[in-house]
Amino acid sequence: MENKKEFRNWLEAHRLEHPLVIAGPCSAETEEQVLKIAHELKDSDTTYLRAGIWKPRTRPGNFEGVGAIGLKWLQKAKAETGLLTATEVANRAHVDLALEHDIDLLWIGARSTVSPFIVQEIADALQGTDKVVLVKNPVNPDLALWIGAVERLYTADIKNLGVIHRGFSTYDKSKYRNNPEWQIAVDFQSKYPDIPLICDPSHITGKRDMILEVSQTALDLNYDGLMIETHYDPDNAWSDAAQQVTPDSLKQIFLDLRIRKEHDDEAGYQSKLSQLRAQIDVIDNAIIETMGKRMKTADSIGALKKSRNVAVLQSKRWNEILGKMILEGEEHGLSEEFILRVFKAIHQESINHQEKVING
Ligand SMILES: O=C(O)C(=O)C[C@]1(C(=O)O)C=C[C@@H](O)C=C1
Repeated sequence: MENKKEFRNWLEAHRLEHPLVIAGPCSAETEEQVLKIAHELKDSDTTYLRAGIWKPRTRPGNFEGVGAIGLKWLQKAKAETGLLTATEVANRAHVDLALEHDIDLLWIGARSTVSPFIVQEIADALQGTDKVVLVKNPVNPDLALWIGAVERLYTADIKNLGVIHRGFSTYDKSKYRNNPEWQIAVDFQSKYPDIPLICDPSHITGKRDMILEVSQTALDLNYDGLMIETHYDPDNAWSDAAQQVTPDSLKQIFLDLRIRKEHDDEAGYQSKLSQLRAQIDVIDNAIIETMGKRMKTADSIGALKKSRNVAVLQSKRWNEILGKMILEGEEHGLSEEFILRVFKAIHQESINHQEKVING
């Protein structure tokens, strides 16, 4: 699948002067709840009212959604407020019901994106639709799987496509509910710059007080929109209580967010930017040259080890290097996370070089 300018058509047709906003409760709970939230969102930047109708939960025994009756509540909310409607679908039956109730935007959840069988079933059920279909990233950090899901929809002649970045599961504890791994979404954006990219800060953070910060990062990275879970009484929501915000907080978030433009043609800005980019080019070349030198030295170590039949991996030395580099990095304003990532990659490359020499 090639990138195409037309991928943006559905988004541009909205003629928004701000990022696209999809907001609404995690789950539809009652008709009154859906209608009350819709009315409170009516005079916000929201274009699509979202509500989960079928809720895939990690463990059984929790509230699993109200089912098809909720689609009627969404329809009623649309008729009363003019907001378009959005919900998650996870199989053919969901798609058929959502289409029957004229839902405007359907998304495929992270747990479905991991399964090509499910994605294909949904793509077949949606064949040729002009509804908007968004694909959340898979729970595991796998760009190919994410792209593969979009390709299945594209191949089923679904033209109004987009993706939602909701973060990735990790076993390690982190301050996020789902680690953003921004680089994966940035890689998606570089490959398909015209597929609308929406950030879901509610699922990334899992906490309402971090939503502004993560939304700002998304806008700084040129995302096209935000999907934010919104409930008039978040603490008593039937699902995901900690990450929902009130409609008033949502409006405040949009007042606080600084919306960046993609380009600026102003001459002074352009000339300063060119100068700084020239500096970056010089520095990047120096980094590559230094890395090349380091790997040549690793080749020599490999040859030396080969002559004495010594193992490539030297954990004690490696841990010393890491500890030293974390401290040095700190002095240069580099985070421990960054140093670990970079030096683990350097170490792996050094091992690969030595493996070639020692077994060559
Ligand atoms: O010091 C060594 O013995 C090396 O092989 C070099 C090096 C490195 O690249 O820094 C690589 C592998 C070892 O695990 C430790 C360090």
